[in-house]
Amino acid sequence: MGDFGSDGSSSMSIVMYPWLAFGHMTAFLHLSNKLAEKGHEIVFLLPKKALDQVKPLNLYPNLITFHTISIPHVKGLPPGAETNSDIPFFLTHLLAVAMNQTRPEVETILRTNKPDLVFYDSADWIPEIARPVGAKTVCYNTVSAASIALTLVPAAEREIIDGKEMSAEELAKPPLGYPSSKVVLLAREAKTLSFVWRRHEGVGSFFDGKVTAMRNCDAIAIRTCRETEGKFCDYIESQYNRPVYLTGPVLPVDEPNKTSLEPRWADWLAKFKPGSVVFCAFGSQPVVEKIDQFQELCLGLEATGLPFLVAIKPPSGVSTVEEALPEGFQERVRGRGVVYGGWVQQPMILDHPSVGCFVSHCGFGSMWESLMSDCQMVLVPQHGEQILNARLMAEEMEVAVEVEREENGWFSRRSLEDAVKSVMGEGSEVGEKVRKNHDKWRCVLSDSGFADGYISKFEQNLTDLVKS
Ligand SMILES: O=c1ccn([C@@H]2O[C@H](COP(=O)(O)OP(=O)(O)O[C@H]3OC[C@@H](O)[C@H](O)[C@H]3O)[C@@H](O)[C@H]2O)c(=O)[nH]1
Ligand SMILES: [O-]c1cc(O)cc2[o+]c(-c3ccc(O)cc3)c(O[C@@H]3O[C@H](CO)[C@@H](O)[C@H](O)[C@H]3O)cc12
Repeated sequence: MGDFGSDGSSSMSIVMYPWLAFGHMTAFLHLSNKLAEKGHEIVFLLPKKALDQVKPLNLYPNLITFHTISIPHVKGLPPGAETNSDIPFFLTHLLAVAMNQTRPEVETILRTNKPDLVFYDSADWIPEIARPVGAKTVCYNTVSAASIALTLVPAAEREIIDGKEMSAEELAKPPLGYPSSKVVLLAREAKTLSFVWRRHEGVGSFFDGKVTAMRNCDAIAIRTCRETEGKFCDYIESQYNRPVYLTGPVLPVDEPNKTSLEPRWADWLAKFKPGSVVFCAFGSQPVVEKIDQFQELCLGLEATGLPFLVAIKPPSGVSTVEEALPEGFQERVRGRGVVYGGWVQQPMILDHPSVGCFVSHCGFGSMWESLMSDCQMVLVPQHGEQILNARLMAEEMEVAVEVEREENGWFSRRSLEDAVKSVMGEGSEVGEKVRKNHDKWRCVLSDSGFADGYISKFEQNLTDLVKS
């Protein structure tokens, strides 16, 4: 590589400051590992509380240094809240206020480190403090290009009248030129998008923040690939008139000395036949907020008759998953079903030979992990972005089955049972179709040169950007 680093060296010095959500921090760290593998140095900013969980993912401790940031208390947030896991979804804007208040600390770090590049996604003020120290900025998006294209481009701007909430139909309307008729939302689903344009004191709207973040950076990066989302990436590029770099899926590779699956899950899973267990996980945030939906989920899995392991946060109003379980549930499923409220090693569980089906909320990280696994996939998306990821998987790629919902947007135990049986049942036509399509995509995505090709091209893009 050329001679371009601020200190004349050929390795780049990079600071990363992701949104205070585990889905984002882990995605930024996986990318840091790829860049460290190529010899670049990374200072990774994160809240103190996240350190223990994120640290084990660091494969290059000599090149990736964690720097903890103090997240101030903001009125309205629970005491000690530092990440999205500590708060319900509707308080997210207050976490954004807290993140904004870390600006002086981050500014000092940039002045001291003088990096070549700063990566961020949410903190839209990064370009203002990075430019004076000579750093180039990359707005790295860890969500699907489709979800950005549908709501977070200049053409998706909405006129908000007197703070009035928009109707579901208005919310569902794709922006002019949006490139898909399949990856869209029904009116009732679009209600979950109302947070995008809602204004909050001190931070404006989510839309304003994201559009500012993408308008002011030197380059936009997205954790996706052309094969799955090319048309959405082109649309984003045309909307922002900024280069869009793709990193590919950036999944952690199997390291020879990686930690193994916790014995309690390894031992439990080993009791079942290959491919027979249903694993269900809903990401790092509490997503199933209503206790009744939480119970339908448990009852639906019970009704499949298959062994199952659920990793999920408790719904609103209770502090443990045990309190939310349906009456008599634990006794009925003892020996074949577990609902666990803590953190599990999801990629390793998906890799376990006994696991044959993944019931997922379709967060973008989980979507990539499930595509790379050989599990059958059932999708139970909860929010706008996850619903769009689910459409991409079920309608465009046809690799998964999305659970059917009633008019009020709820799913029933029956629809979950049906969806799982449709992919797990022997001789099921739908099951065969999605398995075949999934196999094809897994072959493409896991080809040895595929991910590496994306990362090499991405590194070249960054090199050119720093030199420019
Ligand atoms: O118990 C757990 C839960 C989650 N995880 C990991 O945490 C990550 C969760 O990320 P997901 O993107 O799937 O889901 P989250 O809901 O946490 O993320 C959220 O922010 C990032 C966006 O890309 C997601 O679409 C959004 O839902 C996955 O890599 C998953 O393997 C665990 O390893 N164990
Ligand atoms: O729900 C969403 C619907 C949609 O069309 C787009 C997004 O985009 C993002 C996003 C996040 C980060 C980026 O760099 C770009 C876009 C969404 O992010 C999620 O937002 C939640 C609310 O703020 C937050 O809690 C969660 O951690 C984010 O992953 C959501 C949508």
